[in-house]
Amino acid sequence: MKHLGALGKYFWKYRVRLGAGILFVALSNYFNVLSPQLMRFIVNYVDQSLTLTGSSHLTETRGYDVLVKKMVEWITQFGSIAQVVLVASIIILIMALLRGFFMFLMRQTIIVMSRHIEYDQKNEVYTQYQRLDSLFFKNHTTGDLMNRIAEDVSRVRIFTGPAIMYIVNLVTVIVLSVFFMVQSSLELTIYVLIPLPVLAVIIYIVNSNIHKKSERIQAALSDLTTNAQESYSGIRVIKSFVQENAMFRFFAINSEQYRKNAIALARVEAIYFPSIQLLIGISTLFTIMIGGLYYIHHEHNITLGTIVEFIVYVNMLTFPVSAIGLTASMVQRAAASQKRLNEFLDIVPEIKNETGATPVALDGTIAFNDVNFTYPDTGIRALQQFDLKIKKGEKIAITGKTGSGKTTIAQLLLRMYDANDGSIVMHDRNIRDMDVFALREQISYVPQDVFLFSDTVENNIRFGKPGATREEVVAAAEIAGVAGEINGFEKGYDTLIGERGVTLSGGQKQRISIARALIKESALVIFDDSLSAVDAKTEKEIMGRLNAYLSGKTAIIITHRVFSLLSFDRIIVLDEGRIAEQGSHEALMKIPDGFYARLYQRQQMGLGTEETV
Ligand SMILES: Nc1ncnc2c1ncn2[C@@H]1O[C@H](COP(=O)(O)OP(=O)(O)OP(=O)(O)O)[C@@H](O)[C@H]1O
Repeated sequence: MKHLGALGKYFWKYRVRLGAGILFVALSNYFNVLSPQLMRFIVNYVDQSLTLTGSSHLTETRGYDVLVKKMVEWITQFGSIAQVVLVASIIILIMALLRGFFMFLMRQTIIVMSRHIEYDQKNEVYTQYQRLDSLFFKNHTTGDLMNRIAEDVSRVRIFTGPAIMYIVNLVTVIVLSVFFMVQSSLELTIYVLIPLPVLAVIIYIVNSNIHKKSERIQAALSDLTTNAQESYSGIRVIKSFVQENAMFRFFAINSEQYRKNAIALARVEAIYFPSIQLLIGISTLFTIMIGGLYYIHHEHNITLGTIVEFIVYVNMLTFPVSAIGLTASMVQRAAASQKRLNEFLDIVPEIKNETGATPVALDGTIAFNDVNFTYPDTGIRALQQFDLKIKKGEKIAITGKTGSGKTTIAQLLLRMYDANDGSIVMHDRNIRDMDVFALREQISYVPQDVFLFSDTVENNIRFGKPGATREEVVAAAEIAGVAGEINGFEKGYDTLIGERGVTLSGGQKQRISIARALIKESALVIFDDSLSAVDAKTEKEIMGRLNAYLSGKTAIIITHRVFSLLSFDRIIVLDEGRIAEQGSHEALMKIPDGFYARLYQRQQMGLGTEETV
């Protein structure tokens, strides 16, 4: 429960709506509890009119609300029974309308407030996602992340909206109706209310059971959905390995699990509602039996009207009391979700950002000074005593075996992670002392894993420089060597890509991703194995165009294909996080039995990349 305390700031923000909502709930229930009193009046009035002779009506007003007392005084001025009954009935109708009107206002305030809170919370969660660093995302699955913003926030909304409404409703109905019941007859009140706590406890227990079963259904459903999702996205693999039957069996097992849980829930629910009806029926029976006996024996001033009044009160209490269990489980779920949200919102990104740092326009000089880096989650030492100085405008190629630490260099330059020891200096400033966003903005980075958004080709390229013109987009696509293919699409740059649009080849995706980085025009360009999916000829052509684009810029090109590395100022060969060889192509070729020389020869002979060396 204490976790829900975090919502205090929102309740305070929307205090006017909340306050008005509570007032409307109270008003709606106030008009609700007045009608049983008027019903008592009508029944007593008719009863007495029929049993007493003459016009000596007993207008007993014990336990009436002030407003009802006034109305009764006014109604009794009408002469005939019919007129009195008619006017009283019209007033009951007006009360019902007023009740409905205030219920409408209650929903308009409390439910609207809950939607505002939901909106604010979603934004807060999303902002935190954007703030967190790579390590967080590595440790959490997409499903888990999606759940926070969808499931958890909506469970909290069910608390801030419906649950709050039910709680306020329950309290006001109980307080008001019990108050007037006691005013009318204390004895009858006690008898009538006896079954209600039992009802509340039973409902609570059954509801917890329902809650547990629903959670199980939810988990089974999530397995089923993941299963179905993977079957769709992996359909090509499934079909090519002829695994349709195996996948179906897997699906059938999940489906069976879901069916069993759903039936178990239906069974509990089938007992739930009749039990509620039974207990309410017992309360009504008590009212009639005990009230009837009092009436027959003329005890405790019970009239026929009082019995009718109590029956209406009991029914009025039914819904709020039976909603106790439901409300309690709504609160429990919301507390669990808010706990998860609080833990998530409290995470401080590992990368400390110097937001106030004076901005530097990077010139492209880089120095790695004895950098050591170990991935915190796996403990893998990716860079060791790594020392590398890169001059402004220098073109560096980095190669080496898979897992030798090439990508890690790019990750550290972008401050996706911070080095454990040593320093990385750019433009004479330790990158730890820079604003991380300003730093990333000045680097054109093409990651190894291409990710394109489900949007147009143009927007995907423009992502690198929001506000770029169509001409700039086209120019970037030309340098990346993908303009010809884009022009070949029916809708050109307006072609939708991704799930809803055309399926691009791996090489096309890579080159669009390159264009997206090149449009930025930064002083530092990093390519991480960005041309692995294009053929050697296209790669050479792109490299040729890139030479002009990169003039004056510093470039770090990570690659496994060394035959395209000829025009680089320096080639670095990494091995287990250290520099194993470095120098120009000619110098490296002279190293006897050197990694680079062997790799080059193999690739010249068309024998593959370094994995086979
Ligand atoms: N995000 C990560 N979390 C934990 N360990 C990682 C992470 N990224 C890489 N590693 C590990 O760090 C080592 C260096 O990886 P890195 O990606 O830098 O190699 P690479 O030379 O770029 O490899 P490749 O040529 O296959 O891309 C590897 O052993 C890898 O398993």
